[in-house]
Amino acid sequence: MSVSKPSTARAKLTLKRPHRLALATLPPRAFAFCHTFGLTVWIALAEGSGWRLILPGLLLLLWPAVAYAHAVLARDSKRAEFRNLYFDSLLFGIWCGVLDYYLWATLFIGLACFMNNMVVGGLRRMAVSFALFAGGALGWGVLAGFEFRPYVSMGLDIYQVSGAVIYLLALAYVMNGQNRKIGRSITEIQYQNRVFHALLDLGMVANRAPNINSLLDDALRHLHADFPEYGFAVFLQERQRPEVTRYAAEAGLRLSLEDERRLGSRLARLHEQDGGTLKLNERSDGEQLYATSMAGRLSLYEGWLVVRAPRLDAALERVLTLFVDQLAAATENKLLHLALQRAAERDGLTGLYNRGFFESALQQSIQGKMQQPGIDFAVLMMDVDGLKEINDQYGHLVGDQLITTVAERLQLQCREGDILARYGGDEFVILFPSADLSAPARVGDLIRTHLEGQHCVLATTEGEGIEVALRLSLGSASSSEVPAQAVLTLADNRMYDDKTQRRKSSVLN
Ligand SMILES: Nc1nc2c(ncn2[C@@H]2O[C@H](COP(=O)(O)OP(=O)(O)OP(=O)(O)O)[C@@H](O)[C@H]2O)c(=O)[nH]1
Repeated sequence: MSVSKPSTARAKLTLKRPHRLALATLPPRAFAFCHTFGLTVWIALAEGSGWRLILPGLLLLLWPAVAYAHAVLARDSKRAEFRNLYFDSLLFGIWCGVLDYYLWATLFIGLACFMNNMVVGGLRRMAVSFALFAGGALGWGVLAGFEFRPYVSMGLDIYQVSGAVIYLLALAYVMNGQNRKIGRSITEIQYQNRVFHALLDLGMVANRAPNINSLLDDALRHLHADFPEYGFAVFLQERQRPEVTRYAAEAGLRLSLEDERRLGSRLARLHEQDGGTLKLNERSDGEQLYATSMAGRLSLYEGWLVVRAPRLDAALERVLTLFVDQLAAATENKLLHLALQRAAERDGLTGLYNRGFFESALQQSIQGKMQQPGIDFAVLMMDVDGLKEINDQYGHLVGDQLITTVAERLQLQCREGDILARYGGDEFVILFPSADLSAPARVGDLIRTHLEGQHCVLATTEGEGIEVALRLSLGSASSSEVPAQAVLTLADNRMYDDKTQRRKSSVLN
């Protein structure tokens, strides 16, 4: 499909919309000049000056159109309109001179000029307007000779005063329209500010959250705080199995667990739909639920942002799209960050912390002990006995199973705060960051009671199950016994001694 460009001639003819000031002043200006033309005709007829006065008066009728065209064509429409207002003062000043300074006209027209300039530019502009008006009026007198006729007739006075009243009312009407527009603009700006604030909040929350659950919880809490008139929920469902909701959070929706489950399965059925916002259902409180899809924005999940609102207008739809973009980007970044963090900190086979993570945690404990000598730390080292034999006899895959089985069972004996790591091949270590030797002694006892000699079944590559008894050598040390830097070496030596002892006793048995 080809798209034709508008010709240059047509483009030139396209007029831009003038500044709102020019639009607002057009009707009162047209009225004022028409009224003054009427006044001119009245005086011409009353005085018998005929076309001598009326013909130049016709020019007055042209000015509002010329002023409007000036504002439309000018590069800076607002400045052009400001100049028009000055020109109004000059023109009216001259015309009051032409009309021999008829009192009511000079007074009302002058006041209208000063007022208009005062409204748009304050005292300074009013002073300039006054100077132009007076200059025009006096200049005409100097050029054409001063003739004063402050009163014409009662009829003309009534005409002039009525015109002034209509003009003032028209002006008030225009100002009311402008005020309403300003009010609407302020409301819109406040709404945009809230959107901007909410987007900033989402970015900040995303940086701070330690995991996806708290990211979604905090993000929705902030959204609800910024937009208390709406309720929010978010659902992340597995792409391949959308019926599985992996993460869900809500703020201001007051969903029961059952509601959440029902909403989750409703969304799972919608996941084929392309982006955009869908109406879900009406709530008992007369409000409605809408769901905006995160379609294509997450690599592993289908995501939905659900909002409770009285109705969906264009502004809300735009805002929801922005929130969905920001939330999806934050979630995707956090998932990526957590995956990278996990890869850097964890051992690939067992999922425990790796040696690098353990060593940096140990360094922190060593420094902590140096700064606060009263706080100790302890280490328990463990080595699986007989792994080489299993490897040699059944292969490395079976050896791997032994390692993962030991890792799982060790994990069960640890408390929150204990750092269990795979230190090397068949070696494990637990760091107790704020404990003395009693902690490794306690865990050592648990291992001797619950692991030592326990049987586990490992599957060979041929599909057979072999039964293996778990055996571990242990060695522990604490910073209450030796300088902090020597704790790990002491624990290692003790583990080696334990291994030697166990070998000896197994030979004797
Ligand atoms: N299956 C498997 N074996 C490993 C892994 N890492 C190290 N090993 C093996 O573990 C064994 C460790 O050697 P040793 O410390 O002598 O093993 P052991 O037979 O338990 O001997 P003791 O510790 O002295 O009782 C070696 O055979 C390594 O090849 C691993 O990730 N998987």
